[in-house]
Amino acid sequence: MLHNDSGTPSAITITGLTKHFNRVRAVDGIDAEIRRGEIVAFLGPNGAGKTTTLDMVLGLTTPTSGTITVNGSTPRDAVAKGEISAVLQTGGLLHDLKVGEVVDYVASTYRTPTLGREALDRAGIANLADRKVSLCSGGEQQRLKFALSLLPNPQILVLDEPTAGMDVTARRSFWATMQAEAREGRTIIFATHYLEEAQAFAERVILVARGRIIADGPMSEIRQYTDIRVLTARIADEAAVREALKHFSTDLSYTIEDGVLLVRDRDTDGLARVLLGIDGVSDLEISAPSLEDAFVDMTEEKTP
Ligand SMILES: Nc1ncnc2c1ncn2[C@@H]1O[C@H](COP(=O)(O)OP(=O)(O)OP(=O)(O)O)[C@@H](O)[C@H]1O
Repeated sequence: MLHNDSGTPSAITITGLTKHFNRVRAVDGIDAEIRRGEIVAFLGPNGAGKTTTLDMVLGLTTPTSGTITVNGSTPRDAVAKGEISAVLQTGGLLHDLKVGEVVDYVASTYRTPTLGREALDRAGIANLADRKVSLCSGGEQQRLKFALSLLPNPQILVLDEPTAGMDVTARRSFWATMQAEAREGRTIIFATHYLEEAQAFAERVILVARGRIIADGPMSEIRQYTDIRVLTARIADEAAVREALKHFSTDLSYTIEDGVLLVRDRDTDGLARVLLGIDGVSDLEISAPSLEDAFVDMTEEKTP
C-alpha cells in the first residue's frame, strides 16, 4: 500500500502523465496524488483533458507516458477487483430493459458479490425499478449510471460530469446523494466545468487547462483565480477618472479606449462606488468572466 507524507494511504497516484492524440496534447504532464477519503474536483473548460485523464485512471486508455497506480495496483487490476468504478459521460444503457433488469444484468457480470438492487436505493431511484430505461429522463438515466457504478461497492468513485443534462433541482439532489456516499468514506473524484459544483462539493480542486494542472488546493485558494470581475463604463472626463483610479489603488490594471474604461479587479463594487461619484460616468457594468475566460487568463499567466 502506498502512503503519502501524511501517512494517509494513497487512492490514486499519477506521475508524469501525458496522452497525445497525434498532434493534440490532451494531457501534457500531470502529477497528482489523491488520498483515501478525499473528494476532489477536476475543474476545467471543455477540452482541458479531464475526460482523457479520468479514462487513463480507469485503464480505458493507455498513457503516452507516465504512470498511474490505483490502490497500489494498475488501473485495470483495480477495476477488475471492483475497487474503482465510474459514471462516465459516454457509454450507453440498455434502453429496452427495465431499470431493475439493467442492474441485475450488470451485477451478473461481476465475479464478486455486488450491492444488487440496493444500488438503486442508494442512487435514489428504487421507485423506478420497473420503468423502461428509454422512458427515464436524462437525469434519471444519470442516476441509473450512478447506481451501476455503486454495484461493486467501490472504494473509489470516478464521475465524469455526472450531472450533465440535469436541471438545477436534479443536480442539487444528485449531489445530496453523493454527500451520503462520501460520508461512508469513499474517495470521490469528479470532473466538472461548473465552478459552483466544485465549490459546493469538493474539498480539493484541481484546476486543469490545456492538459496541465494550473492550481491544486482547497476551494478557498482556487477562488483567487476565479474571483476577478470585469467592470466597464463609458467616461467623459478621462483625466478625472485616471486621478480617481490612482487614489483607489496604485496597481490597478485598466484600459481606456474610445471613452470606455475596462478594469479587471476583485473589488469592482468599491470601484463602482468611486466611479459613480465622477461626472460623466455612465453605462457602468460589472460582469464575472466565464470560467473559460478565467482559464485563458490563468493559462496565459502560467505558461511561458
Ligand atoms: N480520441 C481522441 N482523438 C483525438 N483527440 C482527442 C481524443 N480524445 C480527446 N481528444 C482531444 O483531447 C483534448 C482533451 O479532451 P478531453 O475530452 O479530455 O477534455 P475535457 O476536459 O474532458 O473536455 P469536456 O469538458 O469537453 O469533456 C481535446 O482537444 C480533445 O479534442
